[in-house]
Amino acid sequence: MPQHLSPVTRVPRTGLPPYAVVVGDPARAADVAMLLDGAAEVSYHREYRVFRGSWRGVPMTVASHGVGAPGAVLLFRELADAGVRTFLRLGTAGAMRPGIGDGELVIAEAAVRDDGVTQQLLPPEYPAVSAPEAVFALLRAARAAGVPHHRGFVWTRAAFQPGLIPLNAYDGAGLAAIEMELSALLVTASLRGLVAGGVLVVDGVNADELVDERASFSTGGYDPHREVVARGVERGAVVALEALRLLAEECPAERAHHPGSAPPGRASGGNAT
Ligand SMILES: O=P(O)(O)O[C@H]1O[C@H](CO)[C@@H](O)[C@H]1O
Ligand SMILES: O=c1cc[nH]c(=O)[nH]1
Repeated sequence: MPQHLSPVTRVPRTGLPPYAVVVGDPARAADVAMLLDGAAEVSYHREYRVFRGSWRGVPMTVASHGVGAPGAVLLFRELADAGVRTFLRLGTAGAMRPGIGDGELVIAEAAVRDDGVTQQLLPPEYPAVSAPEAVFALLRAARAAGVPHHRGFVWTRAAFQPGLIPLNAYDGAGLAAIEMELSALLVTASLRGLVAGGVLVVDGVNADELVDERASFSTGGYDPHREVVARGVERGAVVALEALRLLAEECPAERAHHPGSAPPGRASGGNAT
């Protein structure tokens, strides 16, 4: 195996720009990279497609992590090993609160850790919170761009398709949106002393139980393949890149060191070692 490539995602082991937009879909990574100056593909292995380039003078990494938190964590950790210090996830999500419309943005303040992977890494009481500076930068960027946006807590849930267990555990809790990877990113970042946040584009609602009749004026069933969602993703990409630029200008790239910033198995460990 080439020594300069990470074992799972095949990203270079060093030298990636410290500010990163991470997305689920490799095609979306390419779309976001097209907004950059001097964009170049760095690597593409499995669902992990990585680009570098610059946005208004700030060097950026853009990477896809695929669907699902267990696989996404592999990428987040290998990107961090390679030099990424600030992560913003630009994802799609289902709305969970009345008044949040298709194509609108949800800026995540925190996430419920139902991600199916971080439970195996640390106790469930550990919080998944966005870095406050990431939340503020995203809010400022969305406001400056005049993009409709909301803020709130997100339900990161490993199961996309509904099963037998009803999806009503958080009824009345005011959650803003549901998606599949954000809490794993936030926890990974906290453990490594990194900065992370997320901005999500609403693409409907993935389960009938989550369609709120009061919200039916603004969201329908799950359908990410619509113009309204594509436009939202384009706007979200600009908001994420611009928020990273603000962070690069105004904030140090790493959180203060704290006891959790050197987790076990940091660089090479895995379930086989
Ligand atoms: O659009 P992305 O970033 O992939 O995000 C959402 O879309 C996928 C499900 O269709 C999951 O990955 C979910 O988190
Ligand atoms: O997990 C997800 C992602 C996008 N939209 C949804 O409704 N759920």
